[in-house]
Amino acid sequence: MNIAKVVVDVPASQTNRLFDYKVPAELVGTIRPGMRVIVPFGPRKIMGFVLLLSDRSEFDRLKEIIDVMDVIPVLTDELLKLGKWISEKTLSFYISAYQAMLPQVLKAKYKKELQRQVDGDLPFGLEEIFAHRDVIPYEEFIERQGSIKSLQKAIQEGLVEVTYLVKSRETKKLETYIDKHKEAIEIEEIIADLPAQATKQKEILTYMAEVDEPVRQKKLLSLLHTTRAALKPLIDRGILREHKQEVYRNPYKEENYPRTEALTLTEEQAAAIDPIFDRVEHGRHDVFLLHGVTGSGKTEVYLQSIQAVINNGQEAIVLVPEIALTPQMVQRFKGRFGSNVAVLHSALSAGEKFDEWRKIQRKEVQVVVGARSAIFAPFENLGIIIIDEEHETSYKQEDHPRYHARDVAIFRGEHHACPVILGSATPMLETYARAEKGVYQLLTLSKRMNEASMPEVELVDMRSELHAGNRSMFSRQLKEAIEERLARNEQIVLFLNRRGYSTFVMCRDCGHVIECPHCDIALTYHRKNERLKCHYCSHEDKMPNQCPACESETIRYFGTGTQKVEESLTELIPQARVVRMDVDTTRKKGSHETLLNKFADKQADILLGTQMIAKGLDFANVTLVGVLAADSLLHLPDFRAAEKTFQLLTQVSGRAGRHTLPGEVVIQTYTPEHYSVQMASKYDYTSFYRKEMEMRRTFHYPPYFFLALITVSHPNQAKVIEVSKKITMLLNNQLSRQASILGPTPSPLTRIKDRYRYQSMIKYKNEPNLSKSIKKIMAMFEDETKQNELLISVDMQPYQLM
Ligand SMILES: Nc1ncnc2c1ncn2[C@@H]1O[C@H](COP(=O)(O)OP(=O)(O)OP(=O)(O)O)[C@@H](O)[C@H]1O
Ligand SMILES: [Zn+2]
Ligand SMILES: [Zn+2]
Repeated sequence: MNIAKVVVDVPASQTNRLFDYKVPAELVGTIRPGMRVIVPFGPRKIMGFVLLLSDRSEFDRLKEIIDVMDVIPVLTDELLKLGKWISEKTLSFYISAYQAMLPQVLKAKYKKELQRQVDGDLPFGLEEIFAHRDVIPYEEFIERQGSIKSLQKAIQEGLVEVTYLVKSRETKKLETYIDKHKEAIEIEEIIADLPAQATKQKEILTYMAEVDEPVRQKKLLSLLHTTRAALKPLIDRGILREHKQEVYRNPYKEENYPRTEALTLTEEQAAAIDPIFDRVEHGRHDVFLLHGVTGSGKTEVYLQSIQAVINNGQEAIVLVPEIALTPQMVQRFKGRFGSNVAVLHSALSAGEKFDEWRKIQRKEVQVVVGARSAIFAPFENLGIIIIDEEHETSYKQEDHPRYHARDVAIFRGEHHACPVILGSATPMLETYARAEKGVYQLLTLSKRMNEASMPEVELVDMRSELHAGNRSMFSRQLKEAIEERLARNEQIVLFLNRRGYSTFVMCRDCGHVIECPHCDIALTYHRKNERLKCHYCSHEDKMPNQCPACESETIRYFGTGTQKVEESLTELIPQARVVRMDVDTTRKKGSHETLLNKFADKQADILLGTQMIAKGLDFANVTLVGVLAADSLLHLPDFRAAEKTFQLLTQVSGRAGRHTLPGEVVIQTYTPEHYSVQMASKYDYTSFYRKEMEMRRTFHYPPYFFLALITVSHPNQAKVIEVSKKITMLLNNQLSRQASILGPTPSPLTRIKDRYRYQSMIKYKNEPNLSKSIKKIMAMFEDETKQNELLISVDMQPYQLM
């Protein structure tokens, strides 16, 4: 087995295959599939993943692997298979799929260096840059504006050589530990001999004489209230010794999570968990949809299912949407399973993520709770996979590889013969349809804990508020309801949908809206530094004093940001204490937690926020939920707009009255008659499902049809149109008559970063050759996409239609 088949770190279609390399004699037996290796590739050295070992190759002159980067494989056999499957399903490169499965720090870092090949001075001003060093980074040469011509000459003459380095970014955190270097008895003699005034040294030695294990220096010093100065002489004299030892960067200190015990399940919970227990016990794969209203105790079902898996000696993956991975959520898992849990969260530093990942790789934990990419946790004995809030679109990666975590979960569930649980109060239409057809098993929790009823919802028509002369963003009903709660010392959650409600700047005279000069979108006003920013590119501008179109001075910012809501709220109800939670107030690490704690400790009456407060929160004292503008999502150019609105309204409403106090919800809207607003206000998922299914059937959308979205972009609009048309024509020739292609039309966001964007949407029922056809078409444009600025992107399961 001295031939390795390697996927190399060059994401391009010509290199999207296996390359054969010879395993050098000294590495035979060391190199295994799933390891990262360094291989020569053209003039460079690059990283690659070993997929297979073999005895033979079709080629006879093979290059040798230069080095191996791992001691144990970073990808298991299962993950190697999975990566292949993902790249085929999503039409992405193998290398992108494998890299998506690993922590960022395991991506290779490339460095180019210049190496002196002669003893004497270098000519042509090169020596000035080298400054008598043997090796310098190539960037330094560029930074100091060295002459490329003279460098080329020096290389030709053999004076300098270019070398490429491949490095891993991984770092390990080391801490100093102190240990005895002499027997305890000897140390006691030394203590007796120490002069009387060396009290600190005596204390240190007395302490060390009594412990059996090395002690962390930091801990030792703080325990004895002393400094390194007292310790150092003892090390110098050889009585104690120090060494560096690897420690995990642990962002979640176990002692902060009080332990919880399993609750006695309600009848409904018990009925739902039984079939799960059965699959765990018999090692059988099945996909369950756990459809449970908000506050019905889905999390407890997850926790007890996981306990059964742990008892079975197996492992569990729990996915939570990024935005719902709140301290409260982590608390629930750490509280039940303590240090047996790894948490993968985007707010962790790259190093912390790597450490959590290694706990999984080394089988030091049996449970991982994390956002989308945690689905790739390198467990080898999976007993269950749980996806909470399965309807969330953040489970779809919007970048290569465009995979959906649900598909990956089912792949892994089949491989490990274990159950997959999809949980939600508002399942995605596609998921519920599969449960209806019996592809998934439906489990239902129809009641809240303690039979508490769902909070009463009141719809307020904002148009009539306006007619009644109320121009504020708070209706009279909502204002009154807030004041009532304040008087009773109860708490309030106010929700503002961020999307579509950023603050834009408009001229009151002529209606001119200030847009980004590079993108097709209004700039957002940031009050803090009086600047306008683009959310797509990084364009920034000062807030103008005059309208650029008509020079009128009545230019103002419009729309409703959370900041503005907070201001008018304190104006309207000055006694209210408000905690605002949005991207701006939660940027700092730990601020999320601080704000929520403040609310939990009742140091505030109102929690005002965006999407990030819509789910997962469980506060007993919250009795009122207000939704400021229900329809902001409704008018997005997206066939899922009604579904997303229904889901969001249901989730937000679910934050009220979760415990003993009854809850109330006030939803402000400009379209109270819309079916998704109507049915959300009655918590009527089934009617919504039926109605929405009808719409989808009529308009040929999922789950009746599959979609694929092709987006073409280029700085030149004519070019984009030409290419889009050609692609559409080529596709039309290859698809069956059942399929249809919409477009090409300008994308809803027609220009981003100075690039025009057009899209074609394919709707189809059964096109076994679709992937192949698209690949073929992409290949036809390959030269142009490489040389030119043409970009063609394909999404085989689009969720973002912008
Ligand atoms: N069997 C039980 N006995 C007593 N209390 C329970 C039980 N199961 C769950 N609870 C409590 O009920 C509350 C709501 O449960 P949980 O948060 O798990 O609901 P959920 O279905 O996950 O809700 P959501 O979808 O809104 O997040 C929690 O405070 C939880 O501790
Ligand atoms: Zn104007
Ligand atoms: Zn822009």
